[in-house]
Amino acid sequence: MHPKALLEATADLVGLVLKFDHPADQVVSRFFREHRELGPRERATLAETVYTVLRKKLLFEHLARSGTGAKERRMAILGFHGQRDFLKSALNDAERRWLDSCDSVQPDELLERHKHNLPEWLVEPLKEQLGDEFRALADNLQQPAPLDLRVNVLTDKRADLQKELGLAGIKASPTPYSPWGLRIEGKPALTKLDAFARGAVEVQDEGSQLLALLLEARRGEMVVDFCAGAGGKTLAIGATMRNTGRLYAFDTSAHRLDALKPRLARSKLSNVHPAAIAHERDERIKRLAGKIDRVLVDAPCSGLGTLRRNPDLKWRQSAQAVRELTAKQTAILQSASRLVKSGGRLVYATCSVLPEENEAIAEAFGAANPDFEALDAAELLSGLKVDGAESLCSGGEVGKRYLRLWPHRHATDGFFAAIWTRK
Ligand SMILES: C[S@@+](CC[C@H](N)C(=O)[O-])C[C@H]1O[C@@H](n2cnc3c(N)ncnc32)[C@H](O)[C@@H]1O
Repeated sequence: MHPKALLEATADLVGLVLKFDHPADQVVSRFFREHRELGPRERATLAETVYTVLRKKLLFEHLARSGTGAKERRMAILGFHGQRDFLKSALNDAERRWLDSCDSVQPDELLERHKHNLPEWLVEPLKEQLGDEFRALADNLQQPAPLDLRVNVLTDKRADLQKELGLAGIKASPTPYSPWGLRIEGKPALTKLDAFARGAVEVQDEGSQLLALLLEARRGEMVVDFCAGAGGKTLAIGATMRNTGRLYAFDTSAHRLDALKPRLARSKLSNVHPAAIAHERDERIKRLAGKIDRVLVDAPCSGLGTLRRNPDLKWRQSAQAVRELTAKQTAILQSASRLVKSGGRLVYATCSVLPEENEAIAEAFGAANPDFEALDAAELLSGLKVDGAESLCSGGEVGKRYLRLWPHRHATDGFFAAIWTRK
């Protein structure tokens, strides 16, 4: 494709994504469906550019003020993913001069907001938790996330998969914390691999794997994944149960559960029972009350721990939306807890980095439910032989009660988990 045409297509897509009507990944997929003429390399350029624009939106808006032409074109030029010479061949003289002047801006000429590229309402709660480390987090959130795979322990061993991927020219190394994870170098086309087609691997962030690990679901148990969605954690849990017992995958979205079905077929699991529920107080929940060994509540949340993958969320979420979510999280956790039998385990998890969606929900639940005893995440993870378990945890009386993963510290998405046992 001619550089000028590629830049125009990129600017069109940037304009669509910056409307924030829909999640960026949906807008990008739809654009690709409607532009079949775009080849894989062009698609990669478009997608990477859009994500860079979303990650550095405040900086680019600041720099774009001095340029001319449509704003989305200026943003696309600033974020363009590709050779500088290629980009410049698509620009007019004025744009080339403007881009050179943008390139010469020094970091000390920028305001803090142009460096952290976060909305103000999010800056305070992060600084409160991290102090000087805030900058490291903000920088990290402007980078793409690594690509992690989870090996299906029902069918395969991690070391074998590492070798198999190596033979296919893919460099993979064991993840530092999850016993099931492989971190991949680069962005190879994984869906074409036999290992993917036969269900030996699934794409899953290492942090997400640790949440499933914390449930410690065992052979023959009755387990509920309360907010199963497309089943990322369901598949990991089903494998730890060695395809025995009964694993219910509940979600209010039948559409998301539908996406679990092809993954289930690949995984060789037959112990998973997906079921759409109307709401968290559904009849089905009442029927199973007090009968379940382990319940995971992977609650709907702001997703602010996943900004490396979903940078549009920082512009689409708001303090008000987070407040509304916390009411939902409280209600779902309370209702799901009724399923847990005496001696059973409850895990509440989010991919948020905000205390109001995490510690605040867990502490309120603990205070209102004295029949649930909190367990230390660090102790559990040490028992599961996770290296550096304490470094992954914080909070509670001794500072290791909750799993608290941070992208800049642990190279995972931001995750939280609280664990209880029912007395
Ligand atoms: C964080 S996502 C789950 C991701 C999934 N566990 C995974 O690992 O891929 C939260 C899910 O909660 C579901 N949800 C929202 N409200 C719910 C409710 N009241 N009861 C059960 N699930 C709910 C959403 O449809 C969404 O799929």
